[in-house]
Order: sequence, then C-alpha cells, then structure tokens
Amino acid sequence: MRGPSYRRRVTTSDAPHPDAGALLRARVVRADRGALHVVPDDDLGADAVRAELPRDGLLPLPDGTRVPATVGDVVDVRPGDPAHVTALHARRTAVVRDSAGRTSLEQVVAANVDVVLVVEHLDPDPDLGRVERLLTLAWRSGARPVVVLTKADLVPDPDGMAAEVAQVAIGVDVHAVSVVDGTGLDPVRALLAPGVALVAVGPSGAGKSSLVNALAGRDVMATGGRRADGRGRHTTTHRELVPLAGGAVLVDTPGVRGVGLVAAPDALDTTFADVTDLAARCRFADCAHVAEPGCAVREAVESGELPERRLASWRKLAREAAYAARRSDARLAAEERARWRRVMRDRHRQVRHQAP
Ligand SMILES: Nc1nc2c(ncn2[C@@H]2O[C@H](COP(=O)(O)OP(=O)(O)OP(=O)(O)O)[C@@H](O)[C@H]2O)c(=O)[nH]1
Ligand SMILES: [Zn+2]
Repeated sequence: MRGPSYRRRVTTSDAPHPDAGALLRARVVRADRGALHVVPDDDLGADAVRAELPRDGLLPLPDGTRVPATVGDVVDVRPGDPAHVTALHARRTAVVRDSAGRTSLEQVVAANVDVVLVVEHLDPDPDLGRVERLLTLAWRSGARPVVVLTKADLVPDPDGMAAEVAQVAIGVDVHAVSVVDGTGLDPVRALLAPGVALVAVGPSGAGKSSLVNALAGRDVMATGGRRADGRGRHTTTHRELVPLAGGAVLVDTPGVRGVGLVAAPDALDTTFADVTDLAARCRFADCAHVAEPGCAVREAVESGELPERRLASWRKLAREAAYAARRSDARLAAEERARWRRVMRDRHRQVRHQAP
C-alpha cells in the first residue's frame, strides 16, 4: 500500500520547497517492513504519507539504541521523494506484549498511548479477574486506565455492578455505558481531546468496536464479528491509528487486540481459579475435560456451576499459553544444543592441543 509522498504534499511542481531538508515531527499510523505511514504530530486526523525507514528497519532513540518503530511513535521525517524517517522520539508510554518466553524480548505494540480503555461487558457478568489483569497491563504501560462496562441496557442495576467492579479497580474511573441508549457515554467522550491516543482492550464481544464507533461518531470499526472487507477488520483499512472525535485517535492493531491474551500460566490460574480448582478434582491428572469419566469440569458445566462460555474462554487462553510455552521451550532447547556444541568443540580443540 502506498500513500502520497511528502514531496507531493509539501512541494509544487519542481520548485524546491522552502522547508525542504527541515525535519517534520510526525506520528506513526502504521508500521510496515520498509516504511512507516505517518501523519503530522499536531494533526493526527490528516491523510497519512509514506516515509522510508533506514535499511536495517531500525531507528535511533535519543539514548542511541536502535529499535523498530511502532504505531503511535513520534518520529522525525525528512521530506523528499521518498521521505525518510530519521529518528524516534522517547516514548512517553509503551503498551508491551508479554514475552512469550524467558529468552525473548518484550514487544512494544503501541507507543505514546494516553488512555487504556479496559472494556468489559455487564452481560454476561463482568469477569473481575480479567479486569484486574488488563488493569495491570494498563498501569504497566504508563497510560491512564479507565474501565468501561458495556451493555448497561441489558442489566437491571448497572450502577450497582459498576460499584462492585470499582472495588477491584482502585484509583480508576469506572463507567457503565450503553451504545443502545447512550447511557454513560459523556464522561468517556470527555477523554477525547486533541492528540490523545487511546486503546481499547477487552475480550471479544465486549463491545469495543461498538464503543469506539460511538466515540468516533461514525463507523470506523466493524462490529459483531463482521468485517468490512475480506482482509481487514476495520472499515478504514490502511491505518492503525484511527481518528476519533475531538482530535483523538484510537490505536487498533493485531498486536494491541491480542495484548493481554498472551496468557502467562500464573495469570491464567488466577483469572480462572474456579476452573483450576475444578480441574484438580478430575479423576485423571491429564484430563482434557472433553469426554473423560470423572471430569469435574464437565460435571460443573452440566450442573450450571461453571458457564460454558468461561470454560471455552479458559480453553482458548490455555491453548495460547501452551503454545507460548512450547515455543519458549523450543528456543531454550535450541540454545542449550548450541551451548553444548560450543563446549564439545572447545573440548575437542583442547584434546588436539594436548595430543603429542
Ligand atoms: N445491548 C447492547 N449490545 C451491545 C452494546 N455494545 C455492543 N453490543 C453488541 O455486542 C456485540 C459485540 O460488539 P462488538 O463491538 O463487535 O464487540 P468487540 O469487543 O469489538 O468484539 P471483537 O471484535 O470480537 O473484539 C455486538 O453484537 C454488539 O451489537 C451495548 O451497549 N448494548
Ligand atoms: Zn476434567
């Protein structure tokens, strides 16, 4: 995908623009392999332009380290045809994706996010453990978390439920909202100010897209699992920094969407303590909770004690965690083999040297 270049934007015909050579402060709306798509940092709703990355794809931070740019980053761009990105500004905040294994580095999935909307539905009942986990992620990013409880129109006492959630969200504003009747949206809208970047995290079906569309005042995201086209999820396909109302923007990338869902086993056991407890009562230690006799988990589902949805959600996360653990194990095993190869090679060398 190619956007207009800065040259076409800032120059007319072949006369050199007076600002040619001056660096422009820009915000990354999409990071591709060889290039970034950027908008002026003081006009985040502007059309995106394409700017080339250095050959290694990395950019220098003020401290000299070279890192990949990500959505939301503030960069210096040298206009031209093509325009070039020259440097990365220090990140005010960073949403990081938990490393899959002990040896892999954290991945920054969004930079300079100001507000993390922790979106959770009121119907079915909110999952307090998930709210806590996402709040932890938000605090860690440096951004301000705000809890938004959706689908207030579907429950009799949304304010009472919000008060319960507020008990596990210390120091955080909790809003019960409905996009159907407009309940509670004004205080969330008040967060939208020029230059403010938000992310919405929360489980599938929580109503993130519906909420974002209500905040944007137009459909910027497909809702109800519908996709605007065969390829992408949002109706604006080319940018991952989506303009909302009031000059604010929403970061929406696959990385951010998945963030918090790369489950660390410990977090999983905490969030799903009920399933973990039930599983401990299954007859077989390696029970898969499908059709095994004496499965306490299936029994709990059949008796109504454990919602099927919660079991399905646990399965999904457990699969992710198992996958991450396998990948991490494979990486560790490969490193261990490499270490042994070095040890054996050194030993052979020593033996040869000692040989008469
Ligand atoms: N009654 C009611 N339904 C809502 C509300 N907000 C969202 N929904 C419905 O909930 C379903 C899921 O909403 P989405 O906005 O697609 O949820 P999402 O969090 O973006 O889901 P994913 O795209 O899977 O991450 C849709 O069928 C919406 O119409 C609300 O305030 N009230
Ligand atoms: Zn079982």
